[in-house]
Amino acid sequence: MSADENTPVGWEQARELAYQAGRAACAGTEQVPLPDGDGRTLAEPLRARTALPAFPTSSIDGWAVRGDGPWRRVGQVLAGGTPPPLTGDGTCVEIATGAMVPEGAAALIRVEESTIDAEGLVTGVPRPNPEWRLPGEEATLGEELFPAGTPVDPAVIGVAATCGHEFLTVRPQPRAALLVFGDELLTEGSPGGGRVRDSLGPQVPSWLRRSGATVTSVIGPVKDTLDAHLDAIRTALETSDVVCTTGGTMHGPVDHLHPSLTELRADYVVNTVGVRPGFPMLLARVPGPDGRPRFLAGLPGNPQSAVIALVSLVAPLLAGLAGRPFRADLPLVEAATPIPGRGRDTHLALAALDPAGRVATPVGHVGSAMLRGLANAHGFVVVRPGVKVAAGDAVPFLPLPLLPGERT
Ligand SMILES: Nc1nc2c(c(=O)[nH]1)N[C@H]1C(S)=C(S)[C@@H](COP(=O)(O)OP(=O)(O)OC[C@H]3O[C@@H](n4cnc5c(N)ncnc54)[C@H](O)[C@@H]3O)O[C@H]1N2
Ligand code: MOO
Repeated sequence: MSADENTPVGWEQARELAYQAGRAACAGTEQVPLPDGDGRTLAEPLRARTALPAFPTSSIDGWAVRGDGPWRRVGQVLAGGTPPPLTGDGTCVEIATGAMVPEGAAALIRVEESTIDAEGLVTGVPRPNPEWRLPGEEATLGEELFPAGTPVDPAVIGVAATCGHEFLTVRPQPRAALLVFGDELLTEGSPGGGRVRDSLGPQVPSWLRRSGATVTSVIGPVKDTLDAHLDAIRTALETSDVVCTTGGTMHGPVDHLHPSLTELRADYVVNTVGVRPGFPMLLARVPGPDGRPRFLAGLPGNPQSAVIALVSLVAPLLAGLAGRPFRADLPLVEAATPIPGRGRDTHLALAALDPAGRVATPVGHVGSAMLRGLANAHGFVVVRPGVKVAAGDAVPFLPLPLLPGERT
């Protein structure tokens, strides 16, 4: 699909287009050992290799008894063994938590709720609820436990181990590169004399990783010439699925991004978005050598706008490339104060949430060239076109990909 640069795409539609473009390019599977699966995405459903539990399992330390008591002790069953059947009424075996309950046992009695008389006979009353776990209580053999597309987290890894897997079949992790454009950028020292510090090179890779990418290279500042841009983009495309660029999205005298895309025979998935800040953001598809498309995400140069482009276009694209589901609907929170709209554009207003995560208060320092507001916010209140938010209104909230413990 081509996008006409004079008609910005609506913000919600842009997110959806980015996701669908990624989904269509999602391909391949990998087998990884369980501990390496964290953060990856299941490429096929995870099924139970056994019933869970796989055998009747004692939940207590005590006695497995058969028939009426008192019971004569005929053996001991520890976790890890396969016990012989309990064949005689009036007999019992000592049993440990986690041990397989012998066939023929009718009940289990807790050790602290039993007595042993002088002749070694065991008495006690079993609890009314059986104290063992039956095969299949947690899962049946072959049952689908998680569908394809499930993000793998430590608990998913634990479930896979418990039902017999050594490996997970996952999607390849999307590879992203970052190219920073702008001859005015300094990579060290204090800004001044017309030059500013590059604040995107150091932060964008971390946002990319938090959005599910592995970062292959970070290069910049790339010289402000068409040839340098083309060289850098071509090189980055060799080792990545998504090349993110910063700056040069407009049509200023040294903005070479659009001419580079023309040279690369790219087609726009999205070319400018009706959102403020961040309007000139773009996403383009570039034909890959193997027939599978690669992507270029043009993040605007204004630093807050670049991060907005990342959460608006790059995050859904990466979700699609990883084969994950995408939730277009956002959680609703309550606006603490009025928030202005931006006319026909969507306004993404940086806001901090209360500790319960229910009420959003706009933060200060939110100019598109600023980052201080971003560093104090949990995410963005989404003010749809034509909407004016009043205090107390329910508003959609787009969270930043922060880790637990950040912004407490
Ligand atoms: N005639 C118009 N000019 C501009 C418009 C417009 O509609 N008409 N839109 C403005 C908006 S909105 C944005 S956003 C910027 C986007 O411009 P570019 O993507 O082409 O970015 P640059 O011109 O290269 O840089 C813009 C600004 O950001 C600073 N910058 C760039 N990279 C970095 C970095 N890595 N770290 C820190 N700061 C960076 C750069 O120095 C400029 O100040 O265009 C507006 N112009
Ligand atoms: O769209 Mo610009 O990103 O408003 O600063």
